Parts: sequence; C-alpha cells; structure tokens
Amino acid sequence: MMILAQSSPLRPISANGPVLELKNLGVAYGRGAASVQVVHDVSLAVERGEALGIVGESGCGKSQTMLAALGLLPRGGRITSGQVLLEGQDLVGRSPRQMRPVRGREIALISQDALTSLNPAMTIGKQMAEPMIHYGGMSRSAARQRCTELLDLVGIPGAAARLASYPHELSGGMRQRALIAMAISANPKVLIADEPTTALDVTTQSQILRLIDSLRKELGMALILITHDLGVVAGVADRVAVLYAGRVVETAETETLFAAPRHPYTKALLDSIARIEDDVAERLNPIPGLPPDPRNPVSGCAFHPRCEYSREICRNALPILEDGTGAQHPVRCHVDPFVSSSLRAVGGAR
Ligand SMILES: Nc1ncnc2c1ncn2[C@@H]1O[C@H](COP(=O)(O)OP(=O)(O)OP(=O)(O)O)[C@@H](O)[C@H]1O
Repeated sequence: MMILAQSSPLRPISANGPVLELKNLGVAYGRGAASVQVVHDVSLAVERGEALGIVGESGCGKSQTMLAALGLLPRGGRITSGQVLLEGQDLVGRSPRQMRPVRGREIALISQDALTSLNPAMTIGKQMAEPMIHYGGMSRSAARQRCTELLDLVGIPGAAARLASYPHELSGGMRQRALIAMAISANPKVLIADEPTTALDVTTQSQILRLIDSLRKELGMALILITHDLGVVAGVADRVAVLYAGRVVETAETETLFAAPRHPYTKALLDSIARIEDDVAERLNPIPGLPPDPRNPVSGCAFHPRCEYSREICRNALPILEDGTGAQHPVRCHVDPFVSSSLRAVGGAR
C-alpha cells in the first residue's frame, strides 16, 4: 500500500507501481471571480490488492476527489490541476465517450445508497446482465449464469430466484450486496466504495465491510474506501489519507495512524469514533464547529479555528504536507514536533 505525499522524495518505489494514482489533483466550481476551489493539490495512490481509506467529515472533498478521478464531476465542476493515472495513463481530459469503458470495467464505484444507484423499474437480474450482454458479448443464458454466481459470491441467499426481484423487494443490506455484485461483475482493477455502509444498521454495516474486504483480497482489486468514520477503515484499510477542507492533512499506515496520529484533526476524528452499544452507534466527543465552507476559505491552516493547539503561524501560513519522521507518515501541521520546515519558511517561532 502506498500513498504519495505530494511529490515527496520519501515515497516508496514499488516494483509494480500504483494501479491508480492521483497527482496534485485540484477541483473547482464556477469560473473567474466566482470560482470556488473544493479540492486542492491532492496526491494519493493505491496498488493492486491494497486498500486505501479516505477519511474526513462531510464536505472535506472526499467525494469530489473521486468523482473527478472517474470523470463524473457534476455540471460546473472542473479539474483545475493534476493527473489521474490509471496504470500510468492519464485520464484527465478524456471525453465522456472515452471514459465510458474505464468506468465499471477498470474502476467501479459503489455508492452509499443502493436504492438510488439501482434502477427501481428493472429486476436485479436484468440490470446486472445488460452490460454483460451489450459490452461483454455474453449470451443471455451465460449472463444469467454469471449473475447467479455473482449474487451467490456476495452472499445473497437463493441467488437464482433473486434475479427476478426488483430492488425494493430486497432489504437494504441485500440491495447493497446486489450493488457490490454489479460493481465487481466486470472484474475492475479498482473498486471505489463511497460511504458504502452509511445507510445500513450497525450489524449489516460490518457484514458489508467484511464482504468488500474479502472480495478485494479474493479478486486482487485495489480498494478505495471513503468514509467520514475512522472506525470504518480500522479493520479494512492498509493505509489512510485524512482530508480536511479539500487537502490531505495526514497519511499513514492504518495501524500507525491509530497508534500515533499526528494531525490535531486526525486526533479529533479518533476521539469522535462511534462506540457501538446494543447495535446502536453512539458518537463520542464530536468535533466542535464545522469544516470551512470553500466559498469562504480560512487563512493559514484550514483547521486552525477548531484546533486547540492553534498558534499565530497557523492563522497566517498554510502548512505543507511533509514527513519529518522519514517513516512514510506525512502531516500538514505547523505544531507537529517533527515538522519544522514550514515554520522556518516563514521565519516564525513556535
Ligand atoms: N455541485 C457542486 N457545486 C459547488 N460546490 C460543490 C458541489 N458539490 C460539492 N460541492 C462542495 O465541495 C465540497 C466538497 O464536497 P464533497 O462532497 O467532496 O465532500 P465529502 O467529504 O465527500 O462530503 P460527504 O461525506 O458529505 O459526501 C463541499 O464544500 C461541497 O459544498
């Protein structure tokens, strides 16, 4: 597992190279004076078979980053900088027609709400089989067989009979399993799961996470798991990138991030992890305040208004993402004891 910290010279060189790599990606809405930057200079990468967690509160830019990578930004949104490299090939600038074969077949997306992702007027079997028949050149009966195998693989009981069900006839957990079956049907290289369990009860959440994790290992896909809850990535991700106000503020191996978080925002997120009691998640110590609205960007470090360690420099200068430890654990924070170059850059003292 590897995440690139900007263009850090410390990044590990992999023999295979990342399957998907974002390099200095920027996303904005609007033009000219009305332009609002929602993602700034985001760099990260994931290798085949590995799992990367992208974590941050609502509005921190997780979804915009991934929609940009998939060429799915809504109207008004545009990539302002950077590259999206799929096995080294840049996807930025490709037309919708050129992106169509990439989505689904190379990079598949599972969203949080299976009900809106599935066609309510079509049986599960029909919507699963259509792409196999139209794009995969399969016969109707071969596609039916494959759909049954896939529903079986994702743990839907009575898979063959379920092909005739409409989405509303399945429970939330079963719908999410069907969506996962569709996502993996083309054997994608990268699976992006955007809050895949948010709409589900706690028990079903952990079952779905375990399913995604086991499929990732079995099929050798790279997994990008997007969530606002660090608790969700704990058992799944090899490495985590924490996003705040559209910027990566810390990345580390998951174990390291939990044992020794460096950014005050990461620490606050860890303090706010939900405790589960009687199947109900109770959020402990929510972080006071809200992330900034990108239409009114905050000066210096975007987290400073909510940060208990904030100093003058934090209000004035944007910290850079750097790895003062040499342990592949970069952080964007002026008050981190290992990070000093940003302080030196502005000549300030702590
Ligand atoms: N169509 C849009 N036009 C303008 N700004 C947008 C648009 N969509 C999203 N944004 C802004 O982009 C920022 C990042 O949003 P994004 O959806 O990526 O956050 P997120 O971290 O994925 O949050 P969530 O978990 O709620 O999806 C937010 O401030 C949001 O208001």
